[in-house]
Amino acid sequence: MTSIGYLGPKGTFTKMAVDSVFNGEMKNGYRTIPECIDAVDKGEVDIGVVPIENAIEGTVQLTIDYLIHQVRLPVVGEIVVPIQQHLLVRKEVTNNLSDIQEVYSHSHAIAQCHQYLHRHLHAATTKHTSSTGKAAEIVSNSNEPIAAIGNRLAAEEYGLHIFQENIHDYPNNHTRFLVLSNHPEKVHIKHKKDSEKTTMLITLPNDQSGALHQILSAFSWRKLNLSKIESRPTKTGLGNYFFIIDVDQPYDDVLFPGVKSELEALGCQVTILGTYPVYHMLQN
Ligand SMILES: O=C(O)C(=O)C[C@]1(C(=O)O)C=C[C@@H](O)C=C1
Repeated sequence: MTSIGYLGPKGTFTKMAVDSVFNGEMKNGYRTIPECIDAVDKGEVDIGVVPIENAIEGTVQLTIDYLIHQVRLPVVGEIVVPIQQHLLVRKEVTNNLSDIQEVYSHSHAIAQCHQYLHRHLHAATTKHTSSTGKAAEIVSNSNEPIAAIGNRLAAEEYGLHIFQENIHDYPNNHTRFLVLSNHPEKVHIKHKKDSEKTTMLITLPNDQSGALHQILSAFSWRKLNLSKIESRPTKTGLGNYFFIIDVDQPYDDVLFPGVKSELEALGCQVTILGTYPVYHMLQN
């Protein structure tokens, strides 16, 4: 049976992403993103699902850095999940916000609710956890007046009460999750025909004027639409960066090899991290 690793424990957004696409497979929650990626690399599970980008807080840098510097795995799919953050408390602690002394959650979830925390829970200390599911677990096991930020699934899984719904600071909150696997034949993602992407990793030869402009023009004159461009340090010294570029279409045998050889002629290193379908989960 196909097995799937995800950022656990139960009740995380990553688990929601997994459940929206896969059913019937064996699912294993891992404590951290690197542990989940390692499990795919070692063959402990066939597929891994990890968060990569949130509409409010931006890139999940742990994921991108671990995938580039530590364990390179093919990206075989993407799942986009609507994110609603709720303030969760134990059923007995339902009276007053000012009683809450600590708020637990994943750093990305806390960042998505900064304004709410600033306005309504100014006196409470924020505590980072490895996931929103873990935060809900901590709150459910505690006798203290503390709260977690997480989703409805976490409230159900840990028997918590939703004290305040939708506390994220901006509407239209979504997170993208990457599906990683060395066995693409085991991954079946339903998606619309035009919903496919290609992710490329590009390293510039050295700091030279106009280099980024030359890179971008290799895509633009071929009318390849880019949906994301991100720079991350190569970790070899100040000012040395990779570019991670998402192109809004699947890899083909004409345009992409053309881009690759044009960039290589400029002295860039080009790696295709994956070409894959994108599934959009509907709001429930
Ligand atoms: O903690 C979770 O529930 C996760 O799945 C992680 C994560 C993230 O890393 O961005 C996923 C979605 C939300 O944006 C908040 C947290």
